[in-house]
Amino acid sequence: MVARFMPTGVRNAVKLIAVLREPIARELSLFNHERWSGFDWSGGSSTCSASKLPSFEAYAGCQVAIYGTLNATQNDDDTQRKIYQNLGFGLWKGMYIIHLATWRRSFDRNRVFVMSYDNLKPEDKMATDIAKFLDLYPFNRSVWFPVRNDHTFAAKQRTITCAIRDDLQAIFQPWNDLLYKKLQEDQDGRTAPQTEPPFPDFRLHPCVPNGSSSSS
Ligand SMILES: Nc1ncnc2c1ncn2[C@@H]1O[C@H](COP(=O)(O)OS(=O)(=O)O)[C@@H](OP(=O)(O)O)[C@H]1O
Repeated sequence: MVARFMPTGVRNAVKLIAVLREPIARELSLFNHERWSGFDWSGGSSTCSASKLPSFEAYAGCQVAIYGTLNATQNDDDTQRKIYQNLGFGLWKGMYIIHLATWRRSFDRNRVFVMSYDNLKPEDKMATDIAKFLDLYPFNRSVWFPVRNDHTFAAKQRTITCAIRDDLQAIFQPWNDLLYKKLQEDQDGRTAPQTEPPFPDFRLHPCVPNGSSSSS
């Protein structure tokens, strides 16, 4: 969609950075943002409402239950449509292999730098790799990636139970595996940007014993 509105010259010159966050952490962040704003802008199933349900466990549990009815065992167009139609941005947004494929249809892979959110820190070597990708090297580390949009508020949920973590992990793992495989193929085939390092596996999202998740 973005690409459609770009003149060809711009589209061929643009450089993009995709920062992929471990999908459960992303889902928790989305949940908190929706609670903070009081608006369920992720769409999809109106029954899984972040602003109305009492906890992340209730919100994500609702999505897990719907996902279980979809028989989403393959990564094909029908499956992707089914997930989006039933869950909106919930869960679906964390299935990064789907979105990467969409971006690839519009942009050369060597113009899309794919990195892990865990490597956002300015002291990380990744910052140098990105600066080189953007032809901005050397750069000033003090202005690199300021924290934005963290919305610290009293009801922000920080921890999740191991039960919901495990349910979500079971859903995301096959999608993560497809992502790792594709990104490795890009490295092997040298289609990724020259300075893009191998993508690390996501760290398993931490959890607390059931019944003890908490807000800040
Ligand atoms: N520089 C930097 N480093 C690490 N983390 C950062 C950084 N900037 C923003 N953040 C965290 O990103 C979350 C907000 O993401 P978005 O800006 O995409 O929010 S939004 O969904 O578009 O509203 C939000 O995460 P949560 O606090 O977990 O919700 C921010 O804290």
